[in-house]
Amino acid sequence: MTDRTSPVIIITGTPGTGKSSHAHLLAEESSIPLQHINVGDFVKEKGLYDNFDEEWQSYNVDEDQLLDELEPLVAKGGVILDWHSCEVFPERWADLVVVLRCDHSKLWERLEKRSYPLKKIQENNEAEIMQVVLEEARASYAQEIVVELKSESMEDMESNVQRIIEWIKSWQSQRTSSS
Ligand SMILES: Nc1ncnc2c1ncn2[C@@H]1O[C@H](COP(=O)(O)OP(=O)(O)OP(=O)(O)O)[C@@H](O)[C@H]1O
Repeated sequence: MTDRTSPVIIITGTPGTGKSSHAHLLAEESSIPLQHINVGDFVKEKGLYDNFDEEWQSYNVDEDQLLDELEPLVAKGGVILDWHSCEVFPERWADLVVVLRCDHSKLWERLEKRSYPLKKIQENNEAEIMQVVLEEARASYAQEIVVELKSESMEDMESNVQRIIEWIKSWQSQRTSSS
């Protein structure tokens, strides 16, 4: 157990499953302050990448630098880490790992709207079908902190966010009663 008084919540999932939308709503509706870190944007802003892969239209992230930059922010707690991958984050960082899931045809439509190259849409779609991110989360963190949530509608998103808010309250009251 860490001495954080506010949790670190990882929201992960295949691109397009709704991580940023969930993280944004959660930060807005939470009664405790939560800093939403969109890790993709953070990487770009701080230049934490080796190069940009034109073929895949994505950045090759310098993970060591990324972890160094995130460490002090995470240490304070009260953070939502929003990224399509989670295994890079040390196990001790995470209090809750939310893996968003979406029906692959809905996901395809969402990615098409972004004008992604076809092979990137295909790759992400296949990853969602093969539940790559979920397996990654399960292999990287204790089973009891990994939660798989459906993100196919606005109703799903609202109920997921309420569920996470309830989880935060319970996490905090456990901390208070055990300190
Ligand atoms: N639960 C949902 N119901 C309906 N639409 C959704 C839902 N979640 C996300 N969307 C829509 O899907 C698109 C992608 O959402 P969002 O940017 O939050 O995904 P993401 O997982 O953060 O993507 P990326 O990894 O590329 O940053 C947006 O247009 C968003 O409005």
